[in-house]
Amino acid sequence: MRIVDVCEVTKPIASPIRNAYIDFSKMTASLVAVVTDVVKDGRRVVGYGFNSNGRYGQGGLIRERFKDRILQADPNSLINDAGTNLDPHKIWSTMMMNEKPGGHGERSVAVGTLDMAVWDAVAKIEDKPLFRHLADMKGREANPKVFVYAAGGYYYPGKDNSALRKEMRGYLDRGYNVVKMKIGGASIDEDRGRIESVLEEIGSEAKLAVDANGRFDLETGIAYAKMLRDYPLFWYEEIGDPLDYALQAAISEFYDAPMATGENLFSHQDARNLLRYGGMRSDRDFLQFDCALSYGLVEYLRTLDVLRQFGWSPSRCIPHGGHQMSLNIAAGLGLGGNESYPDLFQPYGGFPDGVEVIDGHITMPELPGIGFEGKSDLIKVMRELAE
Ligand SMILES: O=C([O-])CC(=O)C(=O)O
Ligand SMILES: [Mg+2]
Repeated sequence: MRIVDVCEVTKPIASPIRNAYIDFSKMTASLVAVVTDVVKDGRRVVGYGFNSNGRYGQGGLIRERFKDRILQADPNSLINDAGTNLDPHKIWSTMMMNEKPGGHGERSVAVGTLDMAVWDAVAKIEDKPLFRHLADMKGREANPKVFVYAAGGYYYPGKDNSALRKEMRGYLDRGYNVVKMKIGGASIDEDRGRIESVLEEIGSEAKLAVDANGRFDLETGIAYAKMLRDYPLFWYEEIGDPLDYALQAAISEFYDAPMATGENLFSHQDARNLLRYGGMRSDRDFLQFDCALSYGLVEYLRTLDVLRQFGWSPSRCIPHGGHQMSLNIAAGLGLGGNESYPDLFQPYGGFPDGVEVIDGHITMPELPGIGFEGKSDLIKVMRELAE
């Protein structure tokens, strides 16, 4: 059993939206395929992966460093002891050979993207949905029903509050009961008006989360905390610079209700520092580490170990990114749910065809691997890369 090829193509996922920090007018993502020599049901097993939105495609790093490390390794060093499957942990160590610690930059995105494809291949070789494989691996019961919330509410040229309300109404109509909008890209008074109009629209049918995308300094973060305290929000997200743990801790003195952060922390060491120094509260706050940006599931398993050491339940994790990989981790390892972007980042985000959101939850279909084969627009572009 061996990996015979690793392919990458960088695809546009551009849109005219803007958060408080970046616009998405030039956003791209890497799509990768890990091609094996295993044949199942007359078809070669190919694992697929892609990186989450918000960081750009990683074609340079994948093609110049990580691909060759996998292809040049002794194939026997990449499989499990029984010789029955690829070993994601060994492949991860091979990719990370001769990489210094710390300063994660964006190599974590490149490795996370390839790691997704490796796990897809592993679960296909096992002939199981990845979430079932993960639950079996950890000796736990999978729960195919996963909480999902609708992320959107971006700043968009010409978008007024009535368009924002209409967008949120659309999410409710599609079965969501938690929605998220951006803040921090307008004045605090304007943002208050946007929040009030969304709350008026959703009433008691749903809850609202707000996301500042790391825009605020301490003073602004506190000013917003005081404003947001007037409303019953689901969470206040990514207030300041992702690595400014003291800022995060200081805000907790001004904001009792739930906060969320972590989408821009890319390693278990950074996650540990957040729990050590960020003043996050394990009874109410949420952690949003996204494996597709942060060295993949092999690293995410280490992050979950760190959480356990610090007394956090995996159910406090609701990852960023809206991809099926995190849906599988949620269903298999007991995370609290997953983000979704109903109208954005297609065909990469979202659910397999026919999966509906009912009362804010989806039910995972029983598809081998991550489940990409069940999403027709996505598997089409994947098979164009390799099959
Ligand atoms: O706008 C973005 O970069 C995405 C984001 O923060 C989120 O989904 O939480
Ligand atoms: Mg965010």
